[in-house]
This record gives sequence, structure tokens and C-alpha cells, in this order.
Amino acid sequence: MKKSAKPLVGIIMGSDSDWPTLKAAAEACAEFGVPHEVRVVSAHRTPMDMARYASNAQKRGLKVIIAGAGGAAHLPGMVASLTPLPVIGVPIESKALKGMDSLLSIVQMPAGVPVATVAIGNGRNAGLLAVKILATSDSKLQEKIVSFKKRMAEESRAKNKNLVS
Ligand SMILES: Nc1c(C(=O)O)ncn1[C@@H]1O[C@H](COP(=O)(O)O)[C@@H](O)[C@H]1O
Repeated sequence: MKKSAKPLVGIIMGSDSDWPTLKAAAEACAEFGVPHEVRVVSAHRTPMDMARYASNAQKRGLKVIIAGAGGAAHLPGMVASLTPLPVIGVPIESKALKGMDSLLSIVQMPAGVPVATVAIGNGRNAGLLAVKILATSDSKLQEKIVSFKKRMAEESRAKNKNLVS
């Protein structure tokens, strides 16, 4: 992946404390050579920055936004309300409620404003889903995904060897 390439995936999070989870999304993009950017943007703490980011995302050339947030996780939904781009929400595992608060805040969107929500803490799946969305219009990327799935299946079958019967 060229460092200078224009980002196609915007990875945003409510706080830098979410980075350990969102890092896996960035790594998945990098694994497939998908250019991405990473920002801290908060619907609560920097609402105007959040509105600006979401409103300009498509014009700037982004194709998918991954938004991670914890607790009262309004960021993914608010961003989805302001952009025509697909938004993938990542519920962060919170201390008090183990991420159930984040999950329910993100997943229960009203009809008309979808957010594709991954499992609590699953930044990697968010990254892979973003890559898959981009691959619908990129045959080279599609081929990489097919190879990835083959490798994953081989690794899964290989696990049988370690079992004692
Ligand atoms: N849920 C949100 C939003 C938002 O939804 O806009 N902004 C920050 N936060 C969350 O607050 C948690 C604690 O943040 P701190 O670690 O900075 O106290 C983080 O998980 C963040 O995503």
C-alpha cells in the first residue's frame, strides 16, 4: 500500500482509548493494501468536528467509514445520519457494562439510517467488511479476498490434526 494513496476507508473513534480495538480494523485494511486514515472524532466532545468530518467524507473520496465508540456510543449513528457512505459501527468493550451499552447504542438505529454493527470489540471484522464492500467494485481486491478465505479454510481444517481422538 502506497503511503501517499488517497484514503478509501475512514477509521474514526470517540477517543484514543478506543485505538487498541480499532487498530485491528486498520491492520485488516493494510493487509489488503486498502488506503485508510485514522482520526479521533466525538459526537459528544467535538460535535462540530464530527459533523464536518461526516459531511465532507464522500467529497474527500472516502468510500466506507468505520466508527468505533464505547458507552453511550452515538458516534456511528450520528455519522451515518450525515453521510451517504456506508458506516460500520464497532462497539467498544466498556468497563461498566462490558460493551453491552456500546452494542445497544450502535445497533438499535431507526429505520432509514443503517449502521452495520460488528460484534463487541471486533475491529478486525469491521476492517474486513470495509474491504469486502470495496471489493464489490474492484476485481483484484475480490481475488485477494477469495485467497484469504481459502487460507482461512486451510487453517481451520489443519486444527483437526491437533485433536486427540
Ligand atoms: N461514545 C463516545 C463518543 C461518541 O459517541 O461520540 N465520544 C466518546 N465516546 C466514548 O467514551 C469512551 C471513554 O472515553 P475516554 O477514554 O476518553 O474517557 C470511549 O470508549 C469513547 O468511544
